[in-house]
Amino acid sequence: MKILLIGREGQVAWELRRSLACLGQVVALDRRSTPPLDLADPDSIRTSIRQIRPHLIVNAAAYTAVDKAEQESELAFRINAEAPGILAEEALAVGAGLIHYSTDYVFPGDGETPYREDDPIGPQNTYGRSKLTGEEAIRQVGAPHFVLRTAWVYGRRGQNFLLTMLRLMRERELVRVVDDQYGAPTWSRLIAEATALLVAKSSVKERFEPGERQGTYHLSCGGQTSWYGFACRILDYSREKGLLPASTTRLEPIPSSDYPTPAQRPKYSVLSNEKLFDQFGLVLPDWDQALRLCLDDFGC
Ligand SMILES: NC(=O)C1=CN([C@@H]2O[C@H](COP(=O)(O)OP(=O)(O)OC[C@H]3O[C@@H](n4cnc5c(N)ncnc54)[C@H](OP(=O)(O)O)[C@@H]3O)[C@@H](O)[C@H]2O)C=CC1
Ligand SMILES: Cc1cn([C@H]2C[C@H](O)[C@@H](COP(=O)(O)OP(=O)(O)O[C@H]3O[C@@H](C)C(=O)[C@@H](O)[C@H]3O)O2)c(=O)[nH]c1=O
Ligand SMILES: [Mg+2]
Repeated sequence: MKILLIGREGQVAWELRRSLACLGQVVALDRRSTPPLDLADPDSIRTSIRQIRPHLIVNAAAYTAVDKAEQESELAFRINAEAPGILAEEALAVGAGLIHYSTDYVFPGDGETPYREDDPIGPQNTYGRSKLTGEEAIRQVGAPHFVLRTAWVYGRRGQNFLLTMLRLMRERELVRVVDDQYGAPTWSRLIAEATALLVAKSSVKERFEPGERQGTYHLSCGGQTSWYGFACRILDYSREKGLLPASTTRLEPIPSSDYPTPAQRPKYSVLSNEKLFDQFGLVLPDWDQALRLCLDDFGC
């Protein structure tokens, strides 16, 4: 099976390069590769796909700067809303399947129980709106697909809350973190490994055939916490593992109103992962167990 992976250095793309390797030939392209693939440029998308002619396209690239998207909404929409539709069209043209990632930020955040795939959406910011439009474009085109909504992604590479907190905890005596937004932090490696399992369970030799199981799935770690709760565990586990000195920093819980940002974020965006378990028997560990596993990896 020939898999075109879009993205090379992003948090999820980096992990996918390894996780997908057993499933076939992985061609990973980004804006700097040969051929280059720039999601903001429809011609580069179409040219690369027609040249590679993959059996499966996995799109792990996106415009992910949530606050900056409020200023750069046109670019965010080109990458997150228009490009996925073009990917789906090209997938259909070359007979390929498409796996694409979306976000918990498509939900309004006024719920109190985990959001299911078919719950009403209502993004609170430009990034969320752009990602939702991308999902809808893929469904509209009708190529065999999975849209995998994940949340609060972190890992050892890239820009993420874990690495930001580790830096701030080394630099500052006090780190103030919002305690009124709830979600499920999800380790990038587990997203990649679950994706590989989904591909394996949906492929027959070189063909990606999800059949009736195609569609949208939530794929996040279990449990829930606030950003402050996440930061507390990062501090505890990192000290425990000797990644931070014992006497560094103190954490203070604050309301979102004390941490103003250009983009509004949902107050509650926990995802229900039941559909993934029902259809594929896959379940990711709880977020705090996954955080420990991820930090174990920092030692090497
Ligand atoms: N990060 C998170 O917390 C969450 C992410 N998601 C979704 O998961 C997916 C993976 O996200 P994640 O791994 O965190 O992403 P990252 O922010 O780590 O990386 C984004 C990647 O997209 C690439 N990219 C940006 N613009 C373009 C472009 N115009 N053309 C080609 N590539 C581009 C970047 O490439 P370059 O190196 O060239 O900049 C980078 O490799 C995305 O769909 C995202 O929306 C969902 C929920 C949470
Ligand atoms: C750095 C920092 C952030 N915060 C707050 C701001 C914000 O409400 C929250 C998280 O900040 P971040 O900028 O890391 O998170 P954010 O960019 O909103 O993360 C989101 O990214 C996109 C791509 C997604 O799809 C979402 O699932 C989610 O992971 O923490 C503090 O309270 N104190 C701090 O020192
Ligand atoms: Mg961010």
